[in-house]
Amino acid sequence: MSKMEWKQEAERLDLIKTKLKQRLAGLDPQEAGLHEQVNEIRRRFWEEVTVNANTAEDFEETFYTIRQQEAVLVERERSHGLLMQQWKNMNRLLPSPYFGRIDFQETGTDLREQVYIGVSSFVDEDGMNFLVYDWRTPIASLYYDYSPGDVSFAAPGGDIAGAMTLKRQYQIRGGELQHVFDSNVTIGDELLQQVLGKGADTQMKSIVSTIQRDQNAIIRNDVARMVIVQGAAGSGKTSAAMQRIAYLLYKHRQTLKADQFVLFSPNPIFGSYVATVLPELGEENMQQTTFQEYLAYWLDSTFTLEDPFDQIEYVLTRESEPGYEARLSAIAYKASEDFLRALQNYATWLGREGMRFAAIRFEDRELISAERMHAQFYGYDSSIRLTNRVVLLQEWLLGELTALEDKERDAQWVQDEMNYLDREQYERAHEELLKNYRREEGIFDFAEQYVRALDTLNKKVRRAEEAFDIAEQEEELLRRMIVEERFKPIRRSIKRLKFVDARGLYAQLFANESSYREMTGEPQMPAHWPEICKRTRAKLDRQELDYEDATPFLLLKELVEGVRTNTEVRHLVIDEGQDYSVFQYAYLKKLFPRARMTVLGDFGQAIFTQATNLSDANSPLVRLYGEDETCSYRLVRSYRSTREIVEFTMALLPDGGEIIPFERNGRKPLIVRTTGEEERTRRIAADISALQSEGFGSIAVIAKTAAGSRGAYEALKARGCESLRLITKESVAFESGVMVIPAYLAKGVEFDAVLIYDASAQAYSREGERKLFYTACTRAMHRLCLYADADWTPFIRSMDPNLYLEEKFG
Ligand SMILES: Nc1ncnc2c1ncn2[C@@H]1O[C@H](COP(=O)(O)OP(=O)(O)OP(=O)(O)O)[C@@H](O)[C@H]1O
Repeated sequence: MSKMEWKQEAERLDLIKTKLKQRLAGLDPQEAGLHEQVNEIRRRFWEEVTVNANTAEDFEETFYTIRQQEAVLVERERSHGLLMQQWKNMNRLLPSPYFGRIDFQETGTDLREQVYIGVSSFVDEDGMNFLVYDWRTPIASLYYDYSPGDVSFAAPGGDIAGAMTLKRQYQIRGGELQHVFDSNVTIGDELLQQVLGKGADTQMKSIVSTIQRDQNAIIRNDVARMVIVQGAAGSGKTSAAMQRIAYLLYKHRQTLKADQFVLFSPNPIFGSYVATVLPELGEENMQQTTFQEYLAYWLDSTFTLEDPFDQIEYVLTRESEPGYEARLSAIAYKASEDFLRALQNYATWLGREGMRFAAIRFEDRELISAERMHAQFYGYDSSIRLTNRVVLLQEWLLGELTALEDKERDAQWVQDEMNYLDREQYERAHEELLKNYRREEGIFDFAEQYVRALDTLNKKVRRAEEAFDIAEQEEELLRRMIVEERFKPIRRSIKRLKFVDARGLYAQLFANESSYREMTGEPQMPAHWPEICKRTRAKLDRQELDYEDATPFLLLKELVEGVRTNTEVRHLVIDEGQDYSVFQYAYLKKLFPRARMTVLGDFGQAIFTQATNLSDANSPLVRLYGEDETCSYRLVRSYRSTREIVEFTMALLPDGGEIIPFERNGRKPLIVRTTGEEERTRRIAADISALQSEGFGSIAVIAKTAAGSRGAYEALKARGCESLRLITKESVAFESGVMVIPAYLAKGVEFDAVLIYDASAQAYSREGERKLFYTACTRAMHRLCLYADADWTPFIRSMDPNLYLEEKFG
């Protein structure tokens, strides 16, 4: 670039900074003023209204006054929010107002526009000129998709074609222009080299300035109901997903809010790792959860639930235990499409017979027997859907309960309780009666409160009309309250459909082979079926659920009860999607009927037995919403690790995976043979210090299991590794430094250097452990070291020795 051009760019940057500062200075007092107004209204909210609930009319008037006040407050808060947003955006722009520029001339016009692209838009005072375009604007997609030449982009009014005459990238730090690159490739590798050469962070970074073309397609896909991304380790799947959320939030900012996105993370530390990407881009964070959290939420405390990490620990460590093969067979079967079909057929069968109900009991009395419910249920027209018949039964039960309550009021125990009420309790009962007239919750629930209170008021009037005199009315009310109070849990449990014996329904499936065939129509049983049945039933009897049973159990509940849907959530993003079973997908689809899905995964890293192959043409994931509503992508370039590490890890997969390393060179992986654990830990401790003095800030010693990690942690501590941290499934924060971590918890995150604590054949030899080993090794960005006392794992033994450096020791 010529000196002249550099000068022009530097001058433009100064101009933009000056404008930004001026605008910020103008916003400050406005912001402060609005903030004060909002606070003032909040403070005086209740001073401005008089709550009067004497009559329905008074109540109504109070209601509208409050509503009015509330509207003023909401409006001020909205203006304040908008100003704050502008203020934050400009502050974010100030140190680096843009990172790219394209010069674009639309076909048929003479106008050549300079389009500067940054993390948010900045518009001139008059609102006419974009000084900086948000990276998510339609025109900015040219920057990611094209090299200079003929180009086109999709604008809201249709495609716009033209010529891109210049493409430029900037590095601006602290408001100073540091580098300018003109590029004729999509996004110049020079900049990417610089970005990727840096050390690992405890937080994932936004990749907004270097998004690659194939990633951009994923980010901007706004048509598919299901977006599936199969991508090699380190190919930027998670990064693309985070940018995609930011893009969709921007594009649909009038209608979509961040909390309508739910990200399913593989483990809690991953959640902390990605938590800053969206705020860095000026967006609110989406909801984050793990599938386990979801299961636990829906199962509430009825069951003791095994978590996926305990399940994987079992698979990895209990090979010699009796029942191991049967458990493996169960894990695979209970995640299969066959079992999904079996459950669906079972639900159809239940439409004809076999429903199980739990009797409604009050203390030691049976109020409504399971048999009566059964008869009532199958008395409904069989063309009514199963779930609707459950609702009918629920209504019937509530009606029965009301009748029983009325009868119960004359029971001796009610009289006894009345006799024990003292004056104070009478008053409290009275208070209780009036409670609903008062506003007790936040102003935003007001409408609901109002309707509820009015309802109670009307009921009271009706009851009052019926009453003979005050004393009788009071006694009647008290009796009613006493019974209502005691029947409340029964009513609540009917409302929650607890009368459906879900546990019994699931257990019934595992009675024996012939009944299973009859109920499900399945011709083929998995191996070890009798043993599987025995274990499942025994667990259910103890109110326990294996991880592989949790989703089928909930799905069955859903097929029968059909109530647990969340229609608020519009987007589900599922990372490490290969580790979810077809069951889990079917369940999520049912649970979030209005959501679109983005699933990211790598079959090469499928460490769970129930894995789903995302990329297969015949993948059940494609069938979930159908081919027409599904878009599949493949990412093959790996950005995380050096070329040497990628070449080594590729050789671990039988088909080599589909991976193209990004051109960044480093040292070959080092394999170190030691003579015993003592020597091994001594060597690892020394290597950790050496890596630290080389400046690597995040170093992970990866062991296979939780017990292995604890052992390594203690051994290394004893060798003087002071600031070592042990990561367990309970850990929630991802911090830098040196840590010991089980391989399956390192999913999705990355480290400057990875040391594989034990890469011997003893640790990793079964085929099922290959992907776990691959996942562990692919966490390394710059350095990978592997240690073994005995024979190397066969995955290394079968490898070309040119791919690593062998260092013999001792
Ligand atoms: N376009 C890009 N520009 C700069 N860095 C990128 C880009 N894409 C990915 N990266 C970097 O590559 C690394 C790996 O990215 P990411 O974690 O998103 O990959 P992944 O496919 O989800 O990996 P895995 O499946 O192995 O967990 C991260 O450090 C990320 O910042």
